[in-house]
Amino acid sequence: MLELRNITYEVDDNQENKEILKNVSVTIKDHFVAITGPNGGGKSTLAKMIAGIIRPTSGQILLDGEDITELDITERAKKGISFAFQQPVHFKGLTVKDMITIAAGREMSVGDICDILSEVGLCAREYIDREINSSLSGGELKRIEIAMIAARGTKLSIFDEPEAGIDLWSFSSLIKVFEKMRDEINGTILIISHQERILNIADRIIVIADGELRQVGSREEVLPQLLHTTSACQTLEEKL
Ligand SMILES: Nc1ncnc2c1ncn2[C@@H]1O[C@H](COP(=O)(O)OP(=O)(O)OP(=O)(O)O)[C@@H](O)[C@H]1O
Repeated sequence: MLELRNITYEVDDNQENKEILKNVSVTIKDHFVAITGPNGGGKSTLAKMIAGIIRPTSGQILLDGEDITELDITERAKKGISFAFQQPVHFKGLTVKDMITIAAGREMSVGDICDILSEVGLCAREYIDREINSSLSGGELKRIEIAMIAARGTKLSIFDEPEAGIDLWSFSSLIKVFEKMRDEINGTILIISHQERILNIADRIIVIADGELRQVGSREEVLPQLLHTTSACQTLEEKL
């Protein structure tokens, strides 16, 4: 269970104090939680703060009751928090197989790795021995990053707009990846998304706007209201 208590985040923006998160308090304990809201509302800032990439100006973050506010990203990773970067970190010479094995933290058979790659829509045979470098497309790199987080299967896996930069065809398979992850991973999946299809599979939806927590509830409670405020010819994504 993750608890955010009175989280505030301020930055110095051209010598002016800018409050990006304003006194956000929320408890995240469901299995599949989505954070949504308008552009610039503070969602990515909140995700980076949970992962330990940035620290709050004030407030506390508790993981299973333990105060982790002062822990950095590595220490939080050891406690079971994974953050999916837009692309996997790459080291010269390391292949997809190597990186998935490292992420999983245990010996993986070729069959296990192939299963994970297939789940994210990659034809395992073609990718397993490829070095992770710029010869892979943005969409391929993103899927490998998602595969690595899935292999890790930690207490809390955070994804920041995994759909960004993914084409429509791949988007459908991405939804299946998250549905499968929801069914198979034990920990909490926290996903930032503007996509109705992702919000539709969430147990709980958190709405953040203008740096404030606007709403928290089940998808049955929150989604109709989000859709209601969206005009018939405007997609939820445009609205958000
Ligand atoms: N270091 C910083 N300095 C100045 N402004 C910042 C900084 N970090 C974030 N911001 C601003 O804070 C606001 C919230 O940014 P954030 O990326 O968290 O929004 P978001 O809800 O994830 O948006 P999107 O849906 O567009 O990804 C934005 O206006 C952004 O420009």
